[in-house]
Amino acid sequence: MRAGDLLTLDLERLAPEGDGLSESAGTFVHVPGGYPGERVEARVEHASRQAPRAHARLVSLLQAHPARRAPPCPHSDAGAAPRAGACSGCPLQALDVAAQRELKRAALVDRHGLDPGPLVASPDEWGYRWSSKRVVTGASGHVLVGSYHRGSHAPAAMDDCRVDHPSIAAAARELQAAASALAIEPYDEATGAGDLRYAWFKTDGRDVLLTLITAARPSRAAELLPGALKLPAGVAWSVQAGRGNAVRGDPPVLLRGQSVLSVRLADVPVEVGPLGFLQPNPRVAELAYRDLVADEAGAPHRGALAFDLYAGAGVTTALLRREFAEVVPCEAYPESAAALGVPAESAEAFLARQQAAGRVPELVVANPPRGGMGPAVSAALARLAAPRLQIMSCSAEALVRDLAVLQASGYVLRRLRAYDTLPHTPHLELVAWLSRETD
Ligand SMILES: C[S@@+](CC[C@H](N)C(=O)[O-])C[C@H]1O[C@@H](n2cnc3c(N)ncnc32)[C@H](O)[C@@H]1O
Repeated sequence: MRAGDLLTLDLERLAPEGDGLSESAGTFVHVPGGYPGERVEARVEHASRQAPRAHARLVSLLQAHPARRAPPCPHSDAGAAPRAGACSGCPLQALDVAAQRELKRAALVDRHGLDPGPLVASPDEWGYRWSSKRVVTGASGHVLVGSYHRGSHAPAAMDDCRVDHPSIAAAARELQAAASALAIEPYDEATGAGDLRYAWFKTDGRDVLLTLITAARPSRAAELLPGALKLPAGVAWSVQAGRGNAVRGDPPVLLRGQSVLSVRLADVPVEVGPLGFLQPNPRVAELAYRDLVADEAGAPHRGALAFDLYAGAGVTTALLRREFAEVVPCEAYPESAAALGVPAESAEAFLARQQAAGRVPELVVANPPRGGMGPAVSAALARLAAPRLQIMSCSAEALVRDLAVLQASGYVLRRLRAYDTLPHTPHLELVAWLSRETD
């Protein structure tokens, strides 16, 4: 297979980034804009020499998915070949949302042999994002508060983004207009010159907290924008001088208004600061949190002792405390650990300490970051041998790795559920219920 070849392809699978995928003569061909179940004509743009993989540009749709629709967002190139300046943030939106969920479920079965059954739908199809990190690009006088097109640093417009909460979309529009009017210099990735790099918006469903991330101090953006912006209830500032893609920079400084939002997740109030993590779609995350602390049939667990690993803002800790006499959270990020009233500690060190003290809880709940718990923590949990383990994960790959260690040591996967945390994207969240073989 070579660049320039025109192929007729039956797309069989969904690739992790949302492309349609076909196996043609032993080569996996990615076709952005095509969906599983479709027949397309596509021209090869790049064929890898190292791996049996190629990328092809959708030329024509010979047989469309029955749930195909025009993408509701005018900025999106979903369902079509990539378009310069378009937003690639929601590659599945040219299908209705029920068909998207079915494709995600089928991809889990196909790639990982996991079948969670129908995905739990997001209560909101649009306007569900309560946390949105935007990239500032463009030029002085024509600032764009948008994103990068997938796989590149090509700027993409996100005006009136339909998945962002409406108060975030309005605040982003206001920032774009104000930054343009004040001739704020957008940061330039290529040269490292410029001022404003990112804008991180969070909302509690009403108010907006905006964190401006600039490349250096002093900053005209940090000096002039807080007074020009009327919509955010708070404006904070953090400097990120590194050349990578990290958004979080130096400790934040409050420039105007309030520094914290109070968000209720599963009826637990959570305080979120300028650089603090907030679940992007809290309305569906709270369904997963409630499941995570209950048994596989949805009934509350009760007992003397539970551990909450990777406790973060403490939502699951608070929920577990309603049912258990003692709940011990574990969290490595110092600010979050301090808020939970525990020393910052890795899950591995925590488990070693608890095991040395002979403490075996009835239940361990874990919500690790994207990389999963990893082999050391999974093995430590296997040694601890608590009767029940319940794990929430945003990465099926990582969960499968962790499950393999636990299943080899006598745990049985009793139930798996998946949640459509980010509709129109390939992302999802999983909850796994495990207990010992003998139970
Ligand atoms: C996916 S978040 C969980 C968020 C939490 N469920 C909440 O509602 O805020 C993962 C959390 O694990 C913490 N973390 C990352 N690596 C860790 C480690 N090795 N040991 C313990 N905690 C860790 C992070 O600081 C983060 O708060």
